[in-house]
Amino acid sequence: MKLQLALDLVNIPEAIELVKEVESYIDIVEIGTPIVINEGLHAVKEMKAAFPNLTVLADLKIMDAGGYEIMKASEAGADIITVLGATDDMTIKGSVEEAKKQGKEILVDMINVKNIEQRAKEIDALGVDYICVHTGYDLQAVGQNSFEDLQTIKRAVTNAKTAIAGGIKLETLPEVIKAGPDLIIVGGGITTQDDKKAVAAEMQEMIKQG
Ligand SMILES: O=C(CO)[C@H](O)[C@H](O)COP(=O)(O)O
Repeated sequence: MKLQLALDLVNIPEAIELVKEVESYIDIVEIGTPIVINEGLHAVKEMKAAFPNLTVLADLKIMDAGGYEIMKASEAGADIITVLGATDDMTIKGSVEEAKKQGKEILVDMINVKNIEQRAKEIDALGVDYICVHTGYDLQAVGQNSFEDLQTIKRAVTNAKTAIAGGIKLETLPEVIKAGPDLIIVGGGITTQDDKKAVAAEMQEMIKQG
């Protein structure tokens, strides 16, 4: 089980400062969609330059032109790039093909997919690296989470690694760990805390203990 830190509501210098604090406790750093929208792929490039040994995920949430977008994110230094599960198979196939060519990985974000079980099986057959259940900010705000969906993809997926994102905090981490995803993605659960380092360290320890 790995821990990914999601950075969303910060600019590039703030993102780099934040990672300096928690670098030893995380496996992957995510340049979130809002940062990519605000700053472009340049943010991925700067993060990779600052932390060459850290795996960098670019949360592009690709919906079309998969091959091209994957190529551009790869050029910027991303190791893992996200594609939306709600898109068509052609986009996912194009993304997987380009990622393999570039030696990169694809994480499919299942945000807003209605039939999670069936779509997860279809996507699993396309050779993606991760399938991730995700409750975005707008649905977190009305009390939703993806804990049940995680159980569903754990049953449905046989090839890809599984991941979960969306509002995970120290208090809810034990329930997530119990379900055994390969990757746990935490944003605000770390970034909004006063002592980010202590929280990230505690999360890493809980994950290690399984
Ligand atoms: O992709 C995202 C929003 O679309 C976030 O990066 C993801 O939800 C993790 O952040 P948080 O733990 O704060 O929900």
